[in-house]
Amino acid sequence: MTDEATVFVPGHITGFFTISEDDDPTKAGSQGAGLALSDGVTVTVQAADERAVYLDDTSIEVESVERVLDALNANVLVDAESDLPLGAGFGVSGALALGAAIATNRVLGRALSENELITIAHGAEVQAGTGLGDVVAQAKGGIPIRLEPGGPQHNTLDAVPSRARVEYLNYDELSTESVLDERGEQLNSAGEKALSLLVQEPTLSSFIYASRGFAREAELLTPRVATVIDDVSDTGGQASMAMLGETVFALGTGLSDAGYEPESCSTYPAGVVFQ
Ligand SMILES: Nc1ncnc2c1ncn2[C@@H]1O[C@H](COP(=O)(O)OP(=O)(O)O)[C@@H](O)[C@H]1O
Ligand SMILES: CC(C)(COP(=O)(O)O)[C@@H](O)C(=O)O
Repeated sequence: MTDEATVFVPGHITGFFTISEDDDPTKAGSQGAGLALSDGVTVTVQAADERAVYLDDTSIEVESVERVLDALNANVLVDAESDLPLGAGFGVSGALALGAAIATNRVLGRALSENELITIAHGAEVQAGTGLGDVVAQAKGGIPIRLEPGGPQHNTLDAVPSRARVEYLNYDELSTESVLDERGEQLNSAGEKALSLLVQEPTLSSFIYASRGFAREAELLTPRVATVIDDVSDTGGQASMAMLGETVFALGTGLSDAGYEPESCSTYPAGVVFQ
């Protein structure tokens, strides 16, 4: 046991995905692919008499984190700092859940393994309805391809063996919960097509091409996101929409070359790391 533990969890932009439902939340999840980011969430956990969760010094309630703390029977103070906005397709809710699980285990001396903690965080996200594949992707890092859904005991992960500078521009939030409720069917046929394209040619270029096709086919593009993606294409760059947020991401200098003023970071090769 220790008084305090701090971990960094990379953000994760999903480019495309399919939904797999299952009564067992450790088997439910998504297939798909995305980018783990060097911008992410730093989560510090301290032993405390009462439970409290802060994000960037503001008290918040995030169901996935509450579920993780319930599963670990933990009264702790979770203090998180994020480079990325919550609810905008960067997997911040997954990062909070995973960071809380890994750091709480250390602080309270719970002696669970990494896969057990990833399973708890993945199940919590699925049950909260705020994510299906972010947690397993964030635990792996890099450019994960989720070939099979679910937590670590059930899924199969591969990756695009590459790295990239990433630019992004966020306009607004999108509720993961309501999109998943309303758009399931449409998402799955578009997601399967995108995954088979990427599996045939697992490169960054295919990833972003498949992601763009998915966003279009699943009819998730908002007018301003569509305009920005077209502007990036017109200047010879590659961009798509982050699932699920009103957010555009581009490889390299795609957004700045098109005259925008984006945030920038890079893909992050590792998963969760203790600081
Ligand atoms: N200020 C806030 N803005 C957005 N979401 C919030 C806020 N406070 C709490 N939440 C909760 O955080 C979760 C965000 O989940 P999600 O939209 O999946 O985010 P992300 O895309 O960052 O993973 C939801 O459970 C939501 O209710
Ligand atoms: C796309 C999403 C279902 C949600 O992602 P976010 O809005 O970032 O929580 C993700 O978890 C995935 O399975 O790929």
